[in-house]
Amino acid sequence: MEDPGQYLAMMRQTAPLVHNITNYVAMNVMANVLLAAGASPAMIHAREEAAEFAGIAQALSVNIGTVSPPWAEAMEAAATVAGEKDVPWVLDPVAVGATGYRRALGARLLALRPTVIRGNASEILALAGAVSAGKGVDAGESVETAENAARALARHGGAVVAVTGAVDFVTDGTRAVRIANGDAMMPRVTALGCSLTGVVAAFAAGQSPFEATVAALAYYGLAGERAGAASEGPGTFQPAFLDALHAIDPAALNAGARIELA
Ligand SMILES: Nc1ncnc2c1ncn2[C@@H]1O[C@H](COP(=O)(O)OP(=O)(O)OP(=O)(O)O)[C@@H](O)[C@H]1O
Ligand SMILES: Cc1ncsc1CCO
Ligand SMILES: [Mg+2]
Repeated sequence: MEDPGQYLAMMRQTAPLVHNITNYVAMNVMANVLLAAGASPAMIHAREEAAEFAGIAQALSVNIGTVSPPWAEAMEAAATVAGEKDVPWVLDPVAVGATGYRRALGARLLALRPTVIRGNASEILALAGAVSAGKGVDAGESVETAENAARALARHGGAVVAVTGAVDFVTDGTRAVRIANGDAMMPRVTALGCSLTGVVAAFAAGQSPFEATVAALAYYGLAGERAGAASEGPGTFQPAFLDALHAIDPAALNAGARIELA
């Protein structure tokens, strides 16, 4: 992709209102990540209002990390409205293969046709119906193992599918790229994947989902590289990562993005 920076520029210009139904662990981290990136987050999960709010947001992210039945109801209602009103929505199927409850909810959310699905390899494999070795919320497989599952999921559901890990993989079922940005410290800090899903939603607001997803992943990975260079471990990585998300501009993204056709 020639100019991922343009998708960052447009996202910042729009400063989209991103509605997130996420988990207790990610709530604060994700809001700070979205603010640092230049978007406007709102964490709203009550079933009494989630659908209404999805209709006024510019993008929606749905994350099943600490889901329980009232939240699941809110997720399904919000995703339904997003579909009706052409609000792009991104599914983060946290630990979807771990329990029957999650598998069933994952299948129901998949049927509501997310614009983008973003997960680690184990989650994408599980969502695609394959056997998965996920360890709770962490990945148990490499990204390469999940590439065919990602392609099948994209073709079946019409979604852009992003598998993240050491090297990220993104496909719309026809096109596919790998993004080699990132830092080994990123999986050692909780909720960075969840927060990335919100950033993908922000980039997808009013922009072509495949290109927006690729640009968001390169931007996020580049911020991880900068934070890794500026920190000493998981503790100091977190503030350095927020600073890097804020500091990276479109020119820096174009210079640092490592995107290749797959
Ligand atoms: N080993 C690694 N080296 C470089 N970057 C990585 C590595 N593992 C993950 N990343 C990056 O970390 C970010 C989050 O992806 P990851 O796959 O860890 O999400 P996740 O498993 O859903 O995380 P969580 O559920 O804890 O929020 C992505 O930008 C990804 O590229
Ligand atoms: C640790 C954890 N447990 C449920 S959700 C979550 C955040 C990372 O996925
Ligand atoms: Mg995750």
